[in-house]
Amino acid sequence: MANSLTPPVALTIAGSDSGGGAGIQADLRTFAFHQVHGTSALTCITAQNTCGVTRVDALPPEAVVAQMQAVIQDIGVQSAKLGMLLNTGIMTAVSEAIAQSSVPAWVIDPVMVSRTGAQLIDDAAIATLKTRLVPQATVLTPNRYEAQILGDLEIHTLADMEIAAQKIFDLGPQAVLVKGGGMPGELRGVDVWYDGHEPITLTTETIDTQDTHGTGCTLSAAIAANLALGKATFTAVQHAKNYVTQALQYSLRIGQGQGPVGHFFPLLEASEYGEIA
Ligand SMILES: Nc1ncnc2c1ncn2[C@@H]1O[C@H](COP(=O)(O)OP(=O)(O)OP(=O)(O)O)[C@@H](O)[C@H]1O
Ligand SMILES: Cc1ncc(COP(=O)(O)O)c(N)n1
Repeated sequence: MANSLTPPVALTIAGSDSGGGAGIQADLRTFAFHQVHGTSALTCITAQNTCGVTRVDALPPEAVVAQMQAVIQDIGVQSAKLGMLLNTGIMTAVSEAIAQSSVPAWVIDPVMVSRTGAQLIDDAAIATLKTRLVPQATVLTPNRYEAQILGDLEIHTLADMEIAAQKIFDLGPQAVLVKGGGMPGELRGVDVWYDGHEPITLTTETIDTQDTHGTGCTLSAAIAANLALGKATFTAVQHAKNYVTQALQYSLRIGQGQGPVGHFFPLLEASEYGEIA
């Protein structure tokens, strides 16, 4: 007799990172860590490693929507996250599919540029992202660079992050989390939450590591996972921030560039890679 389980289900709509650090690969590992069944709709395939992105191939918008519908109609999805959507065609198709779906929570990571500096979105698509997708977000999670574009301001200080969060909130999402990973010094571990009330600062210690590839993907996937588990939105964000902080503490020193965070950090802590090598 099988021990059948019916876990919560989350969906990631994002790109593939061949290096396994960001995108779909980071999202599915994050869902698995949270014991949420992970499903996916692939938007594009990047040839990527810890040093950079060498090629991007988009899927047809209809293929992205077909993946979404296959999962949503049969399996059912409690929460979804959007990562790298790349171009206007995919964004428009996904936006229409979101409007027609009954999925209750959409975490949108407005991915525009990678840690290594590669542009991950067409110029024309920035306008589509701003006008069509941003207003559909339950939680929008821009990093410093993305918040500067969406909020149309320069961000240098915590006060700037708060102003950006409020300006982006006016574009229509239910809540905004401006992430501090791209800020200088101690602000790297500081994020600003705004949902129409007073801005709230979420602070963790700054982890001193070069291996931060995939932090944003991991954070948004962890928010989606916690929403699928039934947590309230701000609580889901708090749990997700703690998770990404611990994953950063156990980041992986692989490749010549910026390695990924350690998604299964408690297991890594227990293992002894040093002795195996
Ligand atoms: N060095 C660090 N120490 C502590 N927290 C960090 C550090 N770097 C990033 N974070 C946290 O990681 C989360 C992701 O933020 P970040 O600004 O890095 O996103 P991002 O640029 O979209 O990530 P990526 O594009 O690398 O996936 C935030 O909660 C941020 O505070
Ligand atoms: C497929 C894909 N999605 C998202 C990112 C952003 O992550 P990062 O800024 O850590 O490179 C990426 N590099 N690749």
